[in-house]
Amino acid sequence: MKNLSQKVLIVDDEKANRKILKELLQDEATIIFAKNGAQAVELARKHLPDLMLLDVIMPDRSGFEVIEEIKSDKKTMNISVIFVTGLANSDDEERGFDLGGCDYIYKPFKANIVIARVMMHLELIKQRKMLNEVAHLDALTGISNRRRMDIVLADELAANKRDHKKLAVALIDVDYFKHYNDHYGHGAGDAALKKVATSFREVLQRPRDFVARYGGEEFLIILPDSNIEGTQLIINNVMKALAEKAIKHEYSLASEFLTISIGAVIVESDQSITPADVLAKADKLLYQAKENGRNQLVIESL
Ligand SMILES: Nc1nc2c(ncn2[C@@H]2O[C@H](COP(=O)(O)OP(=O)(O)OP(=O)(O)O)[C@@H](O)[C@H]2O)c(=O)[nH]1
Repeated sequence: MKNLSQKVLIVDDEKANRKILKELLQDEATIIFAKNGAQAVELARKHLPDLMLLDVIMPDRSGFEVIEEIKSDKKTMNISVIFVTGLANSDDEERGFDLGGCDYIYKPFKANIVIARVMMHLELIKQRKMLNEVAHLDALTGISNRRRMDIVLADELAANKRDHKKLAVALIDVDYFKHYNDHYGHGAGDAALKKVATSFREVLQRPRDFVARYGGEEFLIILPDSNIEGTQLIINNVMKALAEKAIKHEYSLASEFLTISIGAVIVESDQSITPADVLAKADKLLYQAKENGRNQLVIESL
C-alpha cells in the first residue's frame, strides 16, 4: 500500500536530477527538495524525513560531509541515507557505508532500480518504527513502559536544566491492590489497571506530559514545566478521574473504591540530579503518602 505519510528528502544540485527522482517517487512518498548540502542539513532538521537521497558531489559540500552532520545530530541521526552518485568506485562506496549510508543508487537512473531500492528502504523504515513503538509500550495498558520511561526521564531532566524550568515527577501506586486481586481475581485486577491508565490519559493533555507503567501496579508521570501548584492540580484531576470510574474495592482500608497514593517531586532547573535520585525521592514521598493513610498526594521540591 502506498504510504504518503513517509517523507523523502531529495538532495541534488542539478535540477534535472531532482525532477527525474520526483517523478519516479512522488506516488510513493511526500517529496522534499534540497539543492545543496547546507539546505539538506537545514531541511533534514526541519522536516525529519524518513529517507534522504543524497547526491555525493555538490559544489558547497559533499554528500559525505552532509551525512557526517546528519549522523552526529541526535535529532537527525535516525534518518536513513541512500547515496546518489555517478561514481561507481568501491572505495567511495565503502566510505559512504562507513559513514552510515544504507545504500547506493547510480546515475544515470534506471527507473525500476530507483523505485525498488527506495520502496525497500521505506518498508524497512516503517517496520523498524513499528517495532520500536511496540518495544516501548506496556502490553496490558497500552501506555509507555519502563524502557521508554527511562529514556524520557533522562531527556526531560536534561531539557529541564537547559530550559531553566521546573519539572514534576510523580510515582503512583494503586492502594491495597493485592487485596483487590485476591478477592476479585487477576482478570478483574488487569481490567482495573487498564482503567487506572485510562484515567491518566484523560487528564494528561499537554504534548510533553508523559505517563508510563513503572512496574506491576505502579505508574510514573512526568510533567515538564510544572510547579507545585500546577502538579497538585493535575494529580487531583487524575484522582478525580479515577474516582469517577467508581471501581468498587470492598477490601481496601482507604476507600470503598479503588484509589491511588502519589509521591511527587519538583526538580528545579539548577539541580544536577540523576534519574535514580529523582525516583528514590519520589519513592520516599510515596511511602509517606501510604503511611499517612493512602489515597493522597505527598509533594515536595527537591
Ligand atoms: N492483576 C494484576 N495484578 C498485578 C499486576 N502486576 C502486579 N500486580 C499485583 O499487584 C499487587 C501489589 O501488591 P503490593 O505490592 O503488596 O501492594 P498493595 O497490595 O497495593 O499494597 P499497598 O501498596 O501497600 O497499598 C500484587 O498482588 C501483584 O500481584 C498485573 O499486571 N495484573
